[in-house]
Amino acid sequence: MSGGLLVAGTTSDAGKSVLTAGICRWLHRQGVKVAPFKAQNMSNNSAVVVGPDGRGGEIGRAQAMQAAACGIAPDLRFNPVLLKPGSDLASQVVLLGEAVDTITAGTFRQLRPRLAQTAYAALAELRDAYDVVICEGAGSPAEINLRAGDYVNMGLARHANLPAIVVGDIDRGGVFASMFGTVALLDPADQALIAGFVINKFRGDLGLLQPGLDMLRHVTGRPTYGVLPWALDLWLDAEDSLAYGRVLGRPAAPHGTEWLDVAVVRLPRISNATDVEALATEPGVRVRLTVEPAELAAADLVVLPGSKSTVADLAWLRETGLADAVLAHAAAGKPLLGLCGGFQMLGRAIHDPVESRQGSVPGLGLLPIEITFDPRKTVRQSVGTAHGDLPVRGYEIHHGYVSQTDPTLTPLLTGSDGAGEGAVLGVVHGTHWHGAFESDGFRRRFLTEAARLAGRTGFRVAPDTSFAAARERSLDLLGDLVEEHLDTDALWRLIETGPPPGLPFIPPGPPPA
Ligand SMILES: NC(=O)CC[C@H](N)C(=O)O
Repeated sequence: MSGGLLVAGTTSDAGKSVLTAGICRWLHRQGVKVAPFKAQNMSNNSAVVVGPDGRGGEIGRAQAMQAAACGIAPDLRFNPVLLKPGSDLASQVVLLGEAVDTITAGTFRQLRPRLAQTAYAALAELRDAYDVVICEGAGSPAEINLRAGDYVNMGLARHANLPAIVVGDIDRGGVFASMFGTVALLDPADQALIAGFVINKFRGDLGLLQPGLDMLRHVTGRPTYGVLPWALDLWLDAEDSLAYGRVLGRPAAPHGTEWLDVAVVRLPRISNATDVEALATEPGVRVRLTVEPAELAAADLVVLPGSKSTVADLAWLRETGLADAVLAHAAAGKPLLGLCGGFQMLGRAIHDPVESRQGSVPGLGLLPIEITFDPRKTVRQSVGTAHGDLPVRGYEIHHGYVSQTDPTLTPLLTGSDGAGEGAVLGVVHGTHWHGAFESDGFRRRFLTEAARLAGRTGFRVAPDTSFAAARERSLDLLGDLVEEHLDTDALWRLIETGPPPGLPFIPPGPPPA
């Protein structure tokens, strides 16, 4: 068979990625050979995948997570187009894993047919290779200003004759109006593919909701396939919820007597922020994204995460007073960690003719290194060790490299080729590697050292936290939610047989151009 489905949403962050992952996990458990797909993603949160030529390429982290839900290795075709915004006006275009161009809205129009063809071809290949492909849309399918050039939402569904479901976040309110409006603004051929709805993040009495679902069916002629409850334990690669102020995940109570407080600076062009989710899997580690200098002062460990725009984000750090707070934190003898772009900021100088094209700018001066940007992008999976024998796995996505260093500087890690990676100088730690804290032994050792430096003598790291097991539990939870709360028989029929005939047209359809 060649089943397929498009999971569209009323808004960003309605739950498309997690619902797609949950459907993938449910099908995988049924023994179905299933793959995820997102034609185009706009995100700075990418995973490194080894392509067919053995070289590293990038796809959105959500698609790598969904591949894990399917029980398969990630593939560049799962997210053929990735747009990485470096500013409000320009994005790097990653096509089948490789950064090929930097575009603005104007140049995107010229490139679009090539991107669409690549995406369509990737989906066709996946549908040949898998029994079912679950496609995730982007934003809302009713972005009427973008419909003409769309190849992610209804443009994709039309091209591949995919049935679509629309997921909406009831916690925000207005879900019935947005479900109805999403359908009613589409043209008849698009509407003919929208089979029904899924309500997400519901808390309360289902009995109260039911009349609304009946009315929605009455006015749209379409069923609601299920109502997913608000699930507090659900957080994984949660790029859409990188809002500041919130504690990441649901940290378990400390193993020892004290918590370790981690403040992660929410850079404007934060990239691979999900790195810090690994720290948050440890009991007693409270990780929070912040833009408040005061919160850095109160934290035990401060993290400068990755950035798609290192020089611009460093300037922002200075303008907001956060740079001074970072320096004060380190001067107070408390631990600091810089990851990729954040690591690059810690050196003496950054020479950047590539990303910001600003030439040489001073860094924070906490490490005796200099960074130079190269037009060629390093994209690879990396393995190595820390502290002699602790295995560490990571991945690298960067243009900047360490061009000057002090030979006496201690590296944080050692690559499998024996070369030093990153640096440790007193309380200051940094590396270009992402994902290193998913390695359990290294994470434990690092957090223990961070607690010691911060004077948190009562903090004890748990001996047995497994990041991989925690990730697997999250994917299972998503599969459970789909099995328990969706009409999986109806969903299966939809996936297997395609758009049901006779779905009614809801006026007015698209407004005239
Ligand atoms: N992943 C990152 O943080 C990248 C850092 C920086 N933008 C570079 O390309 O080198």
